[in-house]
Amino acid sequence: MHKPIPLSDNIYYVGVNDRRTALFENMWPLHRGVSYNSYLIVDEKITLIDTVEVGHTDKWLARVRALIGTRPIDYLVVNHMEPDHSGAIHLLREIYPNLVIVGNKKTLPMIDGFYGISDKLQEVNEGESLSTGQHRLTFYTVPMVHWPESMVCYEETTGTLFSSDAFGSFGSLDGGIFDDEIDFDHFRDEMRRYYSNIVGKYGNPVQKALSKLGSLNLQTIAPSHGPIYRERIAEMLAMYDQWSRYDGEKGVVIAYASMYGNTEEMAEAIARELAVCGIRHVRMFDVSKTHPSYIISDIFKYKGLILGSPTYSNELHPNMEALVMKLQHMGVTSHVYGAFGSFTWSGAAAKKLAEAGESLKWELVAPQVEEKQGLKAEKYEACLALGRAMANRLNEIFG
Ligand SMILES: Cc1cc2nc3c(=O)[nH]c(=O)nc-3n(C[C@H](O)[C@H](O)[C@H](O)COP(=O)(O)O)c2cc1C
Repeated sequence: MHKPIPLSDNIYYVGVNDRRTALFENMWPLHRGVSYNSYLIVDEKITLIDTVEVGHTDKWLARVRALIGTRPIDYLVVNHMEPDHSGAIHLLREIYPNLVIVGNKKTLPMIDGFYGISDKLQEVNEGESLSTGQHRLTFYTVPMVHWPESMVCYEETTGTLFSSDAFGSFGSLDGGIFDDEIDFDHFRDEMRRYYSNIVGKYGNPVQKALSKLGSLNLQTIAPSHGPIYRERIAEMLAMYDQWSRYDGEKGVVIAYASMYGNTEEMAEAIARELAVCGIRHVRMFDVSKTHPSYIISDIFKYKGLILGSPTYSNELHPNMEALVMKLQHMGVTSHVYGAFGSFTWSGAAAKKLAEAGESLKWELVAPQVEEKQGLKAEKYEACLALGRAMANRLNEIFG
């Protein structure tokens, strides 16, 4: 019943869409769903590359069986052990008892640890190959893109890189599977939100992976989530290079917390002055309204960042504190920065925000601005000066 979706001769897409789960990793909103990609090589040896989230096993296996009928699966390659890809391993082994599971030396103990499977495991080392008949898979470890055991494999006769979480995206595949079948602009933001929040902490490992894989003749990139790329490969590599160097574009994210509007008034003044000074990309977020994953995604996109918070029990507003801690944990670098805040009896927030930027070695463009109670002329002018200083610095950098 399922019409095959070939990547090339005898290599098929057998992934599934999930439009029901609200939160990926029980944390990241999936307003446009997600796909769990899996691939099948129908050769002398039948080989699956990754499974899917366990709740989707039935529809996934239906796609597999439509291609191979009652033939058994010989190999399962496990590129990544996160349960959205490994979740159906134990069921697959029950259905195909002679299945050989292929992974690297860090993967195999995890398979035992998660699923109690310790037999018919085949270890592959860096650069080793596995022949399936007409096709040959070569394995490359990419530690911390996104877990320590993360691995990719490259099928050399077709130039296909099964890239695991690398180059993945949120968003279900709504008919179109390949980049030339979709409106890619619809995916670009979700791809960056996926990268920045899921892999963004690991800029250095991503750089190492890019230099390792850069010499391969890449015809197709087949990730574990989102579209498969065959037209936009150079663009994908360039985007990953830029993001993993935390190298933002000309533009400013203003993220603020505000309970009663005083801090927000300061944000409005800063934003207006940025626009007056020629900054066309200004993205404002109320951190109590917008999930941090969207804010972090835009922080990866733009070079300028301005954070504002009221003082709350001598600390930052809790939602701003959560965002700042996340940025610190991720070690997001290379931003030009400003800070502001509001208080009533004893201010602390603006100074804490300035210190947070310092801890991440962000370049402070102007002293932090902090107002006591309602915004008045002097601090209003200081907000404009902060906006101007940010715009001037970005104009210097980008022209
Ligand atoms: C729960 C709570 C805790 C606060 N804690 C402090 C504080 O520790 N120090 C202070 O000076 N002001 C404190 N304030 C006052 C706010 O910082 C101040 O009113 C500020 O202008 C609020 O900014 P907003 O209008 O953007 O919410 C607190 C206010 C609330 C509601």
